[in-house]
This record gives sequence, C-alpha cells and structure tokens, in this order.
Amino acid sequence: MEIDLKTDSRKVKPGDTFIAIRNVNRDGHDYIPQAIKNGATKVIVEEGNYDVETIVVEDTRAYLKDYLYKHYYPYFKDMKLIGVTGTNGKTTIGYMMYQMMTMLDIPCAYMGTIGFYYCGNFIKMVNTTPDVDVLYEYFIKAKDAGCKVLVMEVSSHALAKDRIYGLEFDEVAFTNLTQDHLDFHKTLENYANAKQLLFKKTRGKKIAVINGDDPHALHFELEGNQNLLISDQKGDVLIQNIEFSHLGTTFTFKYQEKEYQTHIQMVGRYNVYNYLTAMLLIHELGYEINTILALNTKLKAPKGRMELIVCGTNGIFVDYAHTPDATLNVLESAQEFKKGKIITIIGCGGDRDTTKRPIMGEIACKHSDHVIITDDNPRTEDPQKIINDILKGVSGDYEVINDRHLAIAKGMSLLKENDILMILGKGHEDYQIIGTEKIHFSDQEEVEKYIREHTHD
Ligand SMILES: CC(=O)N[C@H]1[C@@H](OP(=O)(O)OP(=O)(O)OC[C@H]2O[C@@H](n3ccc(=O)[nH]c3=O)[C@H](O)[C@@H]2O)O[C@H](CO)[C@@H](O)[C@@H]1O[C@H](C)C(=O)N[C@@H](C)C(=O)N[C@H](CCC(=O)O)C(=O)O
Ligand SMILES: Nc1ncnc2c1ncn2[C@@H]1O[C@H](COP(=O)(O)OP(=O)(O)OP(=O)(O)O)[C@@H](O)[C@H]1O
Ligand SMILES: N[C@H](CCC[C@H](N)C(=O)O)C(=O)O
Ligand SMILES: [Mg+2]
Repeated sequence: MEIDLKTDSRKVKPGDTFIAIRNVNRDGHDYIPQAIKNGATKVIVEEGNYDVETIVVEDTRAYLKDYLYKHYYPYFKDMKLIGVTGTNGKTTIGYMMYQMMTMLDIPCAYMGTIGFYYCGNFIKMVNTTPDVDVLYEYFIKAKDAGCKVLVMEVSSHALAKDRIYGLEFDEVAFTNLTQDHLDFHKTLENYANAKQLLFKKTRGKKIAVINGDDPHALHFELEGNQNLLISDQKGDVLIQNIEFSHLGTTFTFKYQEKEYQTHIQMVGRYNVYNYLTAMLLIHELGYEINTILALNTKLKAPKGRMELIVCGTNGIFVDYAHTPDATLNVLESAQEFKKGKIITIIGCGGDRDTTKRPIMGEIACKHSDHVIITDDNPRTEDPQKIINDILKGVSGDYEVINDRHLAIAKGMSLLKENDILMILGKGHEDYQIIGTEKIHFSDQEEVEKYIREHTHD
C-alpha cells in the first residue's frame, strides 16, 4: 500500500498530490515548483497560487496528520506496538528485542537510531523517530511484510513535535532521564514532560517496564498496577549479583519468587537494566522467561555500543556515549575490568545542547588516565568553539587534537600493555558532519586501518 499524499518533492511522480510542510530549517512551500516539475497535479498549501489545482488550508501539518490517521492507521492498527523512551538505552533495548523476537519466529520490526528493520529488511533512517509522514509510510511497509509486533524508540523531539500522531502503544518502557537536548527543551522539566507523553498514549492491557532506580521513575508509572519496576534495591525484578568482564556480564535476578542466573555478551551495569527491560517486554507478549534467557548466547549489542576491537593485550571500545550520564557509565564500566590505563577520546556535537560539553569534559578527565578532545559532528558551529566549551570542564592529563582521524591514531599510539582505549560519541555513525556536509568517517575503520598499518609479521 502506498500513501497518496507526497511531502517530499523529490519523490513526486506524475499525477501525485504534494503537501507543503514547514519544518525547522526548511519549508516545503519552497519546493512546490520542483513538485510541479516532477508532475504534481494538485498541491495542498498554507498560502500561494499555483498553476495546478491548489487547496489552501490553515495548517498543512495538522491536515497531513489527520489525513494519515484517518486513511492509514486502520490498516496497521492491529500490529502490537511497543515504545521505548529515556535519555539512554533505547537503541540497545529496541535492537535486542528485534533480535530476540526474530529468534522466537515472531514477524517483527524495530524502528530507531540505527535504522528500520522489518521482517529481515532494512532501511537507513535520518532520525531516531521519523516525522509522521515517514513513520506512517514505514508502518505500512511493516504491515505489508506481515509484521505482528513493532518496537520503536520514541525520542523526546518526536513526542514534543507529535511525530507519533495517532499511535497507541500496548507496551511502553522508560530507561532513565538525564541531561541532553537542553538546546531544544530548555529545561530538564520540559524534557521530562515530553518523555512522559508516551505513557499517556497506551491502549489495552497496557504494560510499562520502568527502571525503578532512576530518580524520575515515579513520574513514568501508569495508573493502576501494570507497572514492572526493575531495581537492585526494591522492585518487581530484583537484580542481585553482577559480575563484570570485558567480554560480558553475568548476573542473577529475582522475579515472581523465582531466581534466575544468566550471562549477556554486553558490558556495563546499565546493560543489565537494558537487557531486563527487553526481556520483560517480550515476556509480557506471552513467552516464558527461560525461553528468552536461552537466546542470550546469540544476542549482540547494536553496532557501536561498547563495541570491542581487540589488538594484542589492548581493548579498544567504540561507544555512542554522547551525554554526561552515558560517558560516566561507560567509563565506570571500563574501570570495573581494566588492567592497565584508560585513554579516552571524546568530542561533542555541534548545533546541540552546549551545556553538556564542560560536564562531559569533566567526567572524561575524572575517570580516565588520559583524555584526547576532538571533533564529533561540528555541524554549522565553529569546531574550536565546541572544544573550548568542553575545555571549561577539564583538568589533569588531557590534550586537544581537532582532527578525529589524528586523535584516534594518537590514542592508538599511546597504548601500552593492557591499556584500554575508549572512543566515544559516534558509535555506529559512519560520517562526520562538517557544516552541512556529511563526510564518510568511521571510528571502527580508523582503528582497523591503524592496526593494519602498524602490525608487521
Ligand atoms: C534541525 C531539525 O530538527 N531538522 C529536522 C527537520 O528538517 P528540516 O527543517 O530541514 O525540514 P525537512 O523536513 O527536511 O524539509 C521540510 C519539508 O520540505 C520537504 N522537502 C525538503 C527538501 C526537498 O528537496 N524537497 C522537499 O519537498 C520535506 O520533505 C519536508 O516536508 O525536519 C525533518 C523531518 O522531520 C527532520 O528529519 C530533521 O531532523 C534533523 C535531521 C535532525 O538532526 N533532528 C534532530 C534534532 C532530531 O530530531 N533528533 C531526535 C532525537 C535524537 C536522539 O536523541 O536519538 C530524533 O528523533 O531524531
Ligand atoms: N541504560 C543506560 N543507562 C545509561 N547509559 C546507557 C544506557 N544504555 C546505553 N547507555 C550509554 O548510552 C549510549 C547510547 O545508548 P543507546 O544508543 O542504546 O541509547 P539511545 O537512548 O538510543 O540514544 P539516542 O537518544 O541517541 O538514540 C551507549 O553507547 C552507552 O554509552
Ligand atoms: N541522536 C543524537 C546523537 C548525537 C551523537 C553525536 N555524535 C552528535 O553528533 O552529537 C543527536 O542527534 O543529538
Ligand atoms: Mg537511539
């Protein structure tokens, strides 16, 4: 099934109707001539007169949302819908669930930062949660492919901008709330309020899985008794013992008077919470806990989440930590199993929350033996200005190497026996955004290239 309203002039074919949407930087009205050139025979706009049939409405975005909901929601409404929100952990949980459900033979889809996976197909995505037009288009694809369950990351931007218009969730989850995106939300309170909106969009039996140890947990509970809290203190799922290594984590937990022990091939205390969230959401779909635990030997973290590259006695971890809390978490995890020194490479994105920069610099220095500060998607900001913001928080042993390629080479060259290199911020990203240009760049490839060039047999 195909949506018969086009929002993107580049996708318009002869006979199509184009609707002009105003977004943050760009305005669809500017692309009406291109849409008409590509064959649009009708345009829906907020203003202006054109050579084709023109319908003027007050708010094209409202018109679009209503149109999509009325015409397409009924088509995919019966797919079970699971939404995960929180500052960190959404991708890890969503992608773990996609793997688990696939192993359980459930036709399913995952939509989030690392793309749209549906019944074995894959589409790259621009946003973590796409705008309503793309979202409905992809939900239709999932339904066409036979998906029965769809798990999606729901970003705070999406909630604030109503990108998920009309959706109702059977299960929701909350991971944690810490600082990020203050450029957009202005205050942590607004940010929390945006995230809470997800919990107001539930239907049916309504299950909520919540990280009970997050200070904001209470605000995310559903009314009634459908909440499952995960905690190492007091919760429905009680985490008891955790053992760390650089290859994985072994832990025990108690649920409904039964005790379970398991091992996951993911490092870090926070991944125990991520895992249990994914496991419970699937358990609530009607699968036995032991059946789900049996899948763990094949379960992997998403690309760029504490992704380990081994080089002799050195462990090089590529991780997507781009918030203060994530930076702290991954460095504390490395402290748990380190045998030598920790060298950290870190930067901060441009056109994003500026107040997190000095905090990330401070945390990196506090929990590493040496820090290299470098570029991470400067976008339209002056890269040196971003680095200067980070420098406001640093102390101790650090250096600045602006070019990320050189920063990684320097980090690699500093490694002595048993040292760990933490390369933070980009994770799965295979680009560097400089100005408005996207240039190919991959932390993993840079490391592998360095190893190739410096290993002689
Ligand atoms: C700065 C910002 O928020 N930009 C968002 C904005 O883009 P934009 O203002 O350039 O507008 P656009 O949608 O590309 O263009 C406007 C209209 O013109 C049309 N158009 C455009 C070009 C053309 O040639 N022809 C044409 O018809 C488009 O189809 C659209 O209808 O609207 C787009 C559609 O919704 C978003 O994809 C885009 O997100 C950018 C890529 C972005 O980086 N956003 C970040 C801030 C974001 O949303 N992040 C969150 C959370 C991330 C996380 O923590 O995981 C996310 O969910 O991704
Ligand atoms: N539960 C967690 N608590 C704190 N930090 C976490 C947690 N899970 C992952 N992290 C850290 O946050 C980083 C991002 O994780 P992940 O991609 O799963 O989060 P996300 O919520 O999808 O992020 P984004 O909002 O950018 O899409 C990881 O690379 C890791 O450093
Ligand atoms: N989805 C997040 C990712 C940030 C990753 C980091 N590499 C950066 O560019 O800041 C954002 O758009 O804010
Ligand atoms: Mg994500």
